Amino acid sequence: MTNNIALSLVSVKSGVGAGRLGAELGPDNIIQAGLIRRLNQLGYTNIDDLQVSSSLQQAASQGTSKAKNREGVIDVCRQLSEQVDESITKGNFPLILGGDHSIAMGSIAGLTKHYKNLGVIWFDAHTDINTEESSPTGNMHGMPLAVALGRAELKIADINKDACELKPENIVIIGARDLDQAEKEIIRSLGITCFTMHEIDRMGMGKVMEEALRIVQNGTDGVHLSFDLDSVDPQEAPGTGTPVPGGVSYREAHFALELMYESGLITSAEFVEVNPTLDINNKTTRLTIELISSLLGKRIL
Ligand SMILES: NC(=[NH2+])NCCC[C@H](N)C(=O)O
Ligand SMILES: [Mn+2]
Ligand SMILES: [Mn+2]
Repeated sequence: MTNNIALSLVSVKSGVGAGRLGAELGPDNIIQAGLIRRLNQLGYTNIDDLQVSSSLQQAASQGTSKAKNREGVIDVCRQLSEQVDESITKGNFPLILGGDHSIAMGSIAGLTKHYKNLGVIWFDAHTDINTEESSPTGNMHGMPLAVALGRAELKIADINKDACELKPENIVIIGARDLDQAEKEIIRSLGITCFTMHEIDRMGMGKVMEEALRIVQNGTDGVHLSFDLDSVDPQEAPGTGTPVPGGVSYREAHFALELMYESGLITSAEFVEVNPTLDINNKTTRLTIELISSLLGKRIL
């Protein structure tokens, strides 16, 4: 099996947006565990291997401001935004490996230079929509959606001047189960669709994805998947910095990604928050490779 989709695989080796380091080791670990071989097996033979890294190697807990390690996060996101911009210009599919979730600001900054009505599917135990003011931690991996929506002090245009803000109606969050009070208020006031674990239990993942894909398809010119590994239950994905019990099951995660592949709507993706220093037997790294495979067309039969 071969296909003519060229991938830009962007390794973003940065953990400076998280409270503890380790996510910067995610990309190398995922590649070492055989990602490229797997992509080749799926028929992707044209793969650009790109790197973004941070010279700042300190956890956000070392910072002091309301947005800890702000300059370090901006530096990484600017580099990433350029890589994504070039990838789209070449006609490639950007596949981004994090890194902590603050890197999504860089992905979205690069993507929205091209897609002026970008849809986003955001898998996460959290909603990452805190502002510098509302954040209880100051960790910037809790802020990317607020930045992308123009709600934070840091603007998406500070990362890429040609970027544009996301529209609330084009965003769907799935798997949330740990929100700060201010996040609940901003999600309600902006009317963002959020399928929490409650809705997944009630409706089933199939129905949730059907609705989600309908929403992100409506009036958009591209759809980005931002997949935080902590959306998956910690039993399956223990190697992540901010685990929360009661998450998406192994099959629910795969089913969601299989449906995304079938839909043909996804135009870029990132997999973030794999922290190998916290992992057990490389379980989370191996899961990430499996999940990427489902997104890119792996079928059971
Ligand atoms: N991408 C993540 N893992 N984010 C966790 C955010 C946790 C918490 N809401 C905070 O703002 O600090
Ligand atoms: Mn997140
Ligand atoms: Mn999270």
